[in-house]
Amino acid sequence: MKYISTRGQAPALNFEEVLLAGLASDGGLYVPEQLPVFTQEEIASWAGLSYAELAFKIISPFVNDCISDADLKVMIDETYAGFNHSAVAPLKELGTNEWVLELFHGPTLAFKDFALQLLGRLMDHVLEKRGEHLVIMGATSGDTGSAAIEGCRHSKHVDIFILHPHNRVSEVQRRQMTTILADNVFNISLEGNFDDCQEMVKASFADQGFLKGMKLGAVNSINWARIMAQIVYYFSASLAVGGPHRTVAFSVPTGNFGDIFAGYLAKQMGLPISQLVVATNRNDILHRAIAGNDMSKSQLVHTLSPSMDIMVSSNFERMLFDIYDRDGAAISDLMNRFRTESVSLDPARWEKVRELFDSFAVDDDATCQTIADVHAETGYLLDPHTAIGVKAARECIRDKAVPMITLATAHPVKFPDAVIKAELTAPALPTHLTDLFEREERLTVLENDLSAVQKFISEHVHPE
Ligand SMILES: N[C@@H](CCOP(=O)(O)O)C(=O)O
Repeated sequence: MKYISTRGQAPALNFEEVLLAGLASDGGLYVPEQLPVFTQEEIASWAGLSYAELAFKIISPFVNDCISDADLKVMIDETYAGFNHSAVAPLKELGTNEWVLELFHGPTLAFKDFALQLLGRLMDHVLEKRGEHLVIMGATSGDTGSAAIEGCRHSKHVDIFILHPHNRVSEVQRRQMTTILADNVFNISLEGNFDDCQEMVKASFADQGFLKGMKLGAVNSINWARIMAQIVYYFSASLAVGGPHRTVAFSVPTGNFGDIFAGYLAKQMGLPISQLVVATNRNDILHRAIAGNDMSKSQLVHTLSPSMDIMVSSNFERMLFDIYDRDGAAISDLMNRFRTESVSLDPARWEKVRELFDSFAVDDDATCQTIADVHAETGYLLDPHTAIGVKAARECIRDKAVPMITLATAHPVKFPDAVIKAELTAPALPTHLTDLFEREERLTVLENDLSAVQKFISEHVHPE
């Protein structure tokens, strides 16, 4: 399997190279040259497999011959053995044909663990084999950071620098990152917003001179391996409700468009998905782009669902690459214009986007109302991001006979403010985090300045 850049100017890479490369050298994102497509019979034959066995079926064609099947199996088994639920990604029924897919049973209580627990192992395996060291830069609006740190903290081949927006993540999210005191873990609290953090990561890929020859890697969903691992739970959820002989719909709370893009790929790979709902908060550029062909950036606002406080959604580019018939030059032009101006797609292309996705934006009041309503109806406590997904699902559902599955992206314990605003009691921290508020924190606050960040990294990195 080869991977190509959405901007058409970077060399095609194999899986191992793409895993370590992160962003493509032309500023684009890597995607598989061709997707594996599974028949309905093949998918049906996977019913009854464990989550790890299913993950192996779906992931192995992407890894191809870069990693042996035996090694890949071990890494996948270890990854999902570390989850705190026997089903790994269990479904909970809220009502008739209304489900939530709990993706928060990993170590950091968010869906990011599904990919980042595996990514850490894959990177370590490949770096060990190559005898190489990687400097990782990641941007987080709250959840990616702790999951990436958790995935890399034990690696002797990696130094990891995570940038989060100062005072713009929940306290639990911040402490999950800053209380990991490993020598190779660095938390930068940036006096800016998530887009500033993400832009610094991308700019650092474009000019890696500050690393004096060391290699830069990515843990955000710009790294293809993140998306790859997230495809699996769409299959597992579908199989659990009678797929593939029954179509399913998904509602996905999303900021960087990575999780919903994984659902889009699952559909391209043969999974019968009749509807994909993009659920956003007040930072609603994705909703405006899908519903109104308006890709204009507005002021990023801080919400009760901070993980989705994103205006520049990286993975939208991967989807647009398909919409523009994989024309790298067209995407390069579009994305360059998007940096400085409002853009819209040509009408025929936008029509294709509208056929693929529905969308809905939910403000903080409606988020809290949904948390309260669902709790009153079912006794089930949603986190604010999942509440946005459920609300969007209820607003956008096309066919009530089709199971609608909302991705429960994080555990409510990470967002007590939203739960309290919904006039409910915030849940207690799980056992492995009970002393989180007593633990020592380590972080560095830096001004919103690329050279200050790069200087900090070059001074703290452990040379090979
Ligand atoms: N929502 C994310 C932001 C980064 O997105 P990613 O999927 O590209 O890592 C977060 O919580 O950090």
